[in-house]
Amino acid sequence: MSLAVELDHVSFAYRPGVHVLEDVTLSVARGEFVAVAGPNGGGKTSLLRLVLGLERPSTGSVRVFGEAPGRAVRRHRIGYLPQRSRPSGEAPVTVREIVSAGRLAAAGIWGPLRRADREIVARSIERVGLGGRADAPLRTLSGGMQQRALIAKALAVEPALLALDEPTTGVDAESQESLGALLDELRNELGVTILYVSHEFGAVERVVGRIVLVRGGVVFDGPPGELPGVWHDPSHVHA
Ligand SMILES: Nc1ncnc2c1ncn2[C@@H]1O[C@H](COP(=O)(O)OP(=O)(O)OP(=O)(O)O)[C@@H](O)[C@H]1O
Repeated sequence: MSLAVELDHVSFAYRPGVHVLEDVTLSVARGEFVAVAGPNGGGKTSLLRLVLGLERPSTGSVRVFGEAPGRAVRRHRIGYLPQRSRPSGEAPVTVREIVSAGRLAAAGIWGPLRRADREIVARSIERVGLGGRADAPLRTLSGGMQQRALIAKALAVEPALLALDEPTTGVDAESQESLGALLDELRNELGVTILYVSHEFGAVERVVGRIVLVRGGVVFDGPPGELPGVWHDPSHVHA
């Protein structure tokens, strides 16, 4: 079984008869890095929620690593970075504490973390390049570094699939570039499958193998180099 994600003729509606996605068929192989892009309201987040088992298709089926999405989530095959998941600026929580919270959830214990879990936490923090800032309060870090801390939290469950929803919101251009490089590294070194959902994909255009454009359905699916010029036009993408 080499597929990470399979959507087979999936349609989805929040209200009966009002389809947000229609007849989406999509396969993502293990180890692929896919940008899911498209205009606001096009259905990107809905597609991700179907993959995460947070919504059910009205018709068609969704499988993640060959099983029902909810089961894949429970078995910690998926690390998820939700949209606008910026940590509260007030809470004096450190990088290590927030990443430990991710590991606690995966380990299914109330704490304290066992030694092996603490090592996974430390490794996840190293992975995202925050080794020197592990005990820094999150609020003292830049937006880009906070985003890295949240990626480390998602990595602490040792996921096979990492799903990120609009991860560059509030992150400066330079940090966006290094986020792309970090994700590329995770894919190459850990073999993690990555679904990167964003209305814009400039930060990852050079490292993703494939862009899927979603606008009520899949309107383009291919390598960035084959993307029709019109989709590079921001006014079109934001329409
Ligand atoms: N909980 C909900 N109930 C009803 N309609 C919803 C709900 N969530 C989203 N929608 C509608 O579904 C459509 C697709 O939304 P979705 O969030 O999936 O798109 P998106 O491409 O991720 O857009 P954005 O970039 O704005 O998040 C939109 O028309 C939106 O208004």
